[in-house]
Amino acid sequence: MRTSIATVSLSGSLTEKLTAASRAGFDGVEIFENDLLASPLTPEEIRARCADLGLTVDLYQPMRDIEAVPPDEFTRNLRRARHKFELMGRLGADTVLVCSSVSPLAVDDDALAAEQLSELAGLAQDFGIRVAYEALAWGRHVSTYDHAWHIVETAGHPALGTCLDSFHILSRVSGPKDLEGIEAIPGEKIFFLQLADAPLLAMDVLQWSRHYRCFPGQGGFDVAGLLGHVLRTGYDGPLSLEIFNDVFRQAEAGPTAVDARRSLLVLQEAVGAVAPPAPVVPTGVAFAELVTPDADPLSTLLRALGFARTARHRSKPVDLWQQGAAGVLVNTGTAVRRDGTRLAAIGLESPDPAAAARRAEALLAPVLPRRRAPEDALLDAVAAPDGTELFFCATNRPRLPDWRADFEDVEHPAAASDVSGIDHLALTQPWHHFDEAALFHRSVLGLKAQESVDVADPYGLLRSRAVTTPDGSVRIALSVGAAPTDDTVHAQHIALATDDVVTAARRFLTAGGRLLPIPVNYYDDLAARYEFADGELETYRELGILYDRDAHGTFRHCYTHTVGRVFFELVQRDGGYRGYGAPNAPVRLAAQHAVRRLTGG
Ligand SMILES: O=C(O)c1ccc(O)c(O)c1
Ligand SMILES: [Mg+2]
Repeated sequence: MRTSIATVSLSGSLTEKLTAASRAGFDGVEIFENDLLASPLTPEEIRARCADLGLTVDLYQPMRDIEAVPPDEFTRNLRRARHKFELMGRLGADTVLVCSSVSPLAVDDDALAAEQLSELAGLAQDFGIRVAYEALAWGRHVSTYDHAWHIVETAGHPALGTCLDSFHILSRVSGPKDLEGIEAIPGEKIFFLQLADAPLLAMDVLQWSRHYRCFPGQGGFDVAGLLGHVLRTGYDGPLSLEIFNDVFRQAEAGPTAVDARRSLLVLQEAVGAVAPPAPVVPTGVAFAELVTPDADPLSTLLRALGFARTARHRSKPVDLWQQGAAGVLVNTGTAVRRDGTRLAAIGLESPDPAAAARRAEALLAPVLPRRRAPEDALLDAVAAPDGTELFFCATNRPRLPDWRADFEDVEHPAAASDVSGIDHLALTQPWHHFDEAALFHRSVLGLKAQESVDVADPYGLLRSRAVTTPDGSVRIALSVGAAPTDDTVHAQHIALATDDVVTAARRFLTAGGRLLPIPVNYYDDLAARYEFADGELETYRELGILYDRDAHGTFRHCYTHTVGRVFFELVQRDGGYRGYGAPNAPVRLAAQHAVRRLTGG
């Protein structure tokens, strides 16, 4: 199955777009007219460049406002078309996309539309070109795929077929029944297939299409279901991504093209067209690794939280801190002073580390060297889109390399028993990697993505989306701001699970820790929303504990101060509560901004 991508989906000059598409492994491209017009290269040079890069020019697009117009207007359209067909000859493109007219001159007359498209196809045929007619969801008289097909069928011209675009189709249908008509179209009359997803938004369809499309699997449409219908017609043309997206227009083309290819691979897997190694769902978090130029502030913080330094890496300045099942590595070896303290890696307990890495690689995740130093154990690891290293680990399992083998136990006082494990990890994503990150964690790691939620920050709006295993043994909360963010506030954090957040918080304070102070107004509001036992609310207010409830249970949580770009959260999750305290996040963010203003860090 050939894969293709429209140049409009990627940022940069035409040359940059073509290079990115080729490097990511696409077979072909749709060339958007604007990209050609703005290019200093001649059509012949573009053709040669594509050939050098191993890309075919699968589509030239779009031609607009062609059909169902008065005769003199149509004569002008044919003149324009002849010009473009000559250009396409020079470019080496044999299919042109004609989108349904939005012109005020167009009349509601299917017979006229069919007659004129047939005439256009006749002219195209003289140039060895095929015309693919696409219904824009906002077309003036033709806005649905079955209407466009009806006109193509009526025209009955061999050089005229239809182009199906999943956005235009799925933004208009009200249920799966509406898609069944696709299978009534003979596969050979579907001249092209464009695939795009989009978040489910209630807005004008043109704006939705031009700004919010995203790669399949990143939005709310059932693109795989639609693809299934199309493939059952016998369609064997390219699967092409046509994504108008404000973020992709700005982000670097190279990573966007890789994200695009991964999206298509996952989509092809969903319809059984490719079979990468199956997902190996992690079963827990073995460790979180912090990299820091100065271990002292972290050691102080971890000790106050009740952790004990239990082991040291045999060959590198890396300490293992443990409490309950929670493991935190503190690495002073690879820190870049300018980056400060940050969460650099996550160890995921994996039932089959090597197989997990094979899937990641098949889905284009950058694979990291298996051995970081000659004496280290072999560990499989890949990089997530934000650069976080993901290790697929085994702990104490016969026949598998054990990450613990690289560590030597050290004398240590007993850890406290307040923290039982890692509840979740919260990773701030670079602004242009959010959708990619969710798809990556879902497809590569086999996690499930929850709905994304908006969180108000005093200086911006954050989007947050959790990816988890079904049993909650691994929970990662991804978040992103719309603008460049304050790294010390929009930091990454490690949420530690406790059965008793009040005791854990008190212990932490007694040991010299500092908890994030929460305004009294917050507790007044809590008192209005919920009934608490005598004294309960007062305790929360005293300690800075936040509270939330959902249909399943309750959530009590508080935050430590921040070291570099990292802070900790103590979390008591009861009764199967599913969330992350999102309603409290604006209060937490404001409080962190306030602390930062006071302390400058
Ligand atoms: O937004 C548009 O105009 C436009 C143009 C060409 C397409 O293939 C499309 O799906 C939309
Ligand atoms: Mg389209």
